[in-house]
Amino acid sequence: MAKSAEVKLAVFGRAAVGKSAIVVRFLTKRFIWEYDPTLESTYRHQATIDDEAVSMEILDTAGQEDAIQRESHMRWAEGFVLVYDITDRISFEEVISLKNFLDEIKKPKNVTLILVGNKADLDHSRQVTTEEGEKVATEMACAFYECSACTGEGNINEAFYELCREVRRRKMIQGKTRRRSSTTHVKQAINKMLTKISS
Ligand SMILES: Nc1nc2c(ncn2[C@@H]2O[C@H](COP(=O)(O)OP(=O)(O)OP(=O)(O)O)[C@@H](O)[C@H]2O)c(=O)[nH]1
Repeated sequence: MAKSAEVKLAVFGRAAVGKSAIVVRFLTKRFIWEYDPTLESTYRHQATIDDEAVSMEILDTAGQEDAIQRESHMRWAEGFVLVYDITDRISFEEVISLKNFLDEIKKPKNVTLILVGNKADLDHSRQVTTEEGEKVATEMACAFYECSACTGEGNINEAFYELCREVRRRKMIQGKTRRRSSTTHVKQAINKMLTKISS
């Protein structure tokens, strides 16, 4: 197995959309009705994804955080889970604002995210259609999942794993580009020196 890679993820969304419930479901495979969010907000988790050990740090943000906290959390993370509640249209509108804010804080090319519509078990109270979720995810160029932290429907595990894969892919590409550009700089410096010596 390849050596362990670290991926920093943050979960964002309006208050009460089920951010903590999703993280807890992912980590424990269980639903905890009234999870006390004051207990912890950052979790460490090890998983094997595509035969590779991946160590995740997951930040469960508070829906009520102020702009300064939100900005520092956005700067810290490499991958984002944007969550809305399918029974709460305002929470859906909020993920669009969150994505715009993310693009301001980080360059869009550094924004790797997934969109998650939670509380799919409450279909009778649905305010956001699956098609609307899919459309916004296409506009954000990200994967879309509808799930229920409560019943476990939808693939929360796969959602987190896919986000990790995307973050790793992006880091690998950026690492290669950085290496290539530093090689180019060295070559340019050597050429300059040689030109100076020969003139
Ligand atoms: N029916 C249903 N209820 C859910 C689901 N996920 C979370 N809840 C409930 O929604 C409420 C809010 O869940 P939290 O996980 O605390 O939401 P949060 O987004 O972390 O909230 P903040 O920490 O306040 O931002 C709780 O009462 C949960 O039990 C779900 O998939 N289905």
